[in-house]
Amino acid sequence: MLKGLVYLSGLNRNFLKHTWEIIREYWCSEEKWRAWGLLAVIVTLNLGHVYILVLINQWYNRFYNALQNFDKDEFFSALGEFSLLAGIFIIVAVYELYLQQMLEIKWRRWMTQNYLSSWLKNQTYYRLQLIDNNTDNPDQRISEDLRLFTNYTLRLALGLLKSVVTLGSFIAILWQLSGALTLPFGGQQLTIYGYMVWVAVLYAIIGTWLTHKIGKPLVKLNFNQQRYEADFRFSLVRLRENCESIAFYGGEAREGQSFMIRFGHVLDNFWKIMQRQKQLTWFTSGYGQIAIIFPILVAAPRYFAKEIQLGGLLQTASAFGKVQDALSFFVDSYPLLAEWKSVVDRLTGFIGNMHKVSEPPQPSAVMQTASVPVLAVTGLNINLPDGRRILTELNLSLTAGESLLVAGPSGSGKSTLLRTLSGLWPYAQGCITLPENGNFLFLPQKSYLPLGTLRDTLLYPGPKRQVSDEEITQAMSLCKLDWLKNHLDRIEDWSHVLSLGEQQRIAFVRALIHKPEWLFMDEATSALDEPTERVLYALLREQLPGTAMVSVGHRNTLNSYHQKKLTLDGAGNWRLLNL
Ligand SMILES: Nc1ncnc2c1ncn2[C@@H]1O[C@H](COP(=O)(O)OP(=O)(O)OP(=O)(O)O)[C@@H](O)[C@H]1O
Repeated sequence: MLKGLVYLSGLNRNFLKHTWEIIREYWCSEEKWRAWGLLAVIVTLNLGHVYILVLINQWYNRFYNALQNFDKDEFFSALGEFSLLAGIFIIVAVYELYLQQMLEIKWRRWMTQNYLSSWLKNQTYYRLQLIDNNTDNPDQRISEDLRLFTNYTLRLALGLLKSVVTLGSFIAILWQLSGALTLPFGGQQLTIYGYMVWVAVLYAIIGTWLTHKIGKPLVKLNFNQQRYEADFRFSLVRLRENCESIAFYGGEAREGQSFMIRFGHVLDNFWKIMQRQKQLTWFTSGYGQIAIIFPILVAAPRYFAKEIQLGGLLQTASAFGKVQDALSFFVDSYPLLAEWKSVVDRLTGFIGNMHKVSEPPQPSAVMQTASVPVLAVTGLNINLPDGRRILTELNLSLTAGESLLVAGPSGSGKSTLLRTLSGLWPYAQGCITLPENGNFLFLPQKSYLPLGTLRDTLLYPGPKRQVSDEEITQAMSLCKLDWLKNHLDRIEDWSHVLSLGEQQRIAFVRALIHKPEWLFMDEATSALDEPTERVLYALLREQLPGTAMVSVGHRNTLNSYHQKKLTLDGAGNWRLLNL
């Protein structure tokens, strides 16, 4: 225990507070009774486990004394007792692990659902990468760290419980068995009661202290290792996602270099972990080996003094081993504790960042709704994250069926204006009024095409109403995608199969199916030829006459499909004209 306390003093209060906050969520949730019930069963099995160990320890005395006394009947009777104890022990051990894993997976499932919903809520996944670059790899936090957290927490907590109970039980046994040791000290006789207990405690404290000293750097190293591994994996995924562009550029050498730099970080850090782990293993394995013989050596004087029999010696050695095992809990689980701390630190950082970005920076644009079908912007200022102003005091309004073209040089803030209107961009002040219960659709320049069937892709993110295949294929024909009409059930990575222009036409199919009242398009026809662009805009006007449209685009040909034009200059100035 002392070892544990020495170690825990190194973990500051803030850390324990954060850990408790993460743990509390589940254990105070709607699933709490089931969780506590399962935990109670596991704890009972844990205690039963220790109790059987105590019985086996007593059995040692009986069995080895029978051997020493050549008592055959007692020998066979002890064997029978052992079979019974071993049988119960096996059942307890199996269910202890099985139920612990059951609790672990239930806890992980709950946490994963919870974290996923926080990550997806209020576009946190988007804002995290926008506002906070320190949140590396949220995917790893959710998939890997939650698994490790639940696993390590249960292993450490239940291990601690078992160690404490084992310690209490076997200290009592060891105290009874070890008797008093009398040593000559300064011409007098010094009597130490329960000396084996003191030796075991001392042995374990020295072990813990040294392990703590040697193993401390592993916390940081393990933390970095996870990060470097994830960075490396992420760079490989990026190549897969952008394989065509990279192949066109012939960027293999550059990509190879970048992979090797990232993998170099993995390697360097792993070497450091290996070195440190080696030092730790030198110590812990030596410590473990000495522990086998050490208690027999310590108890030997009493055996040779004929104060105890062979059974007593082996029972003592076994009890010493158990006390030492329990005290060595932190020695053995030091790497686990170190990794657990890294996991908690990463999760705490992730939760903190999610919390930070869920609140938009102050002051920010006020989004409000109106019962009339009008989109109104008053006094809207838009900034970049570094504070640079890209749009000053914008005022405009748009009613149902109207259309607005947003133009301006590249980088002048056209897309950022659309992001602000959709509530994605937090660095804005002013007032944006949107129609209440308005049916909005935003079409980005590069449409997102999820993995799955073509039908799923066309209906993404999911139909708000029942859509028949006939309606889908009709919209496809209108958007000149006839050749795909027979492939609605085909599963593909469509973003790699379809050309950019086809992907943009897919977005128009979505618009025709969703029939939005408010349609925002960010260079949604940039990859199309002008005649096709004309056909698609004419189609929108014909099929969706009541829909208000805001388009971002560079081409002058777009003028004729819109009634108003907003031109931005990137320095904050703007001009609104009727076309
Ligand atoms: N996540 C971001 N973090 C920092 N700056 C950003 C971010 N997104 C955009 N910007 C900056 O905001 C400015 C406006 O970008 P925006 O994409 O709105 O321009 P745009 O007018 O749509 O350009 P283009 O015509 O080239 O698409 C640019 O200077 C860009 O670098």
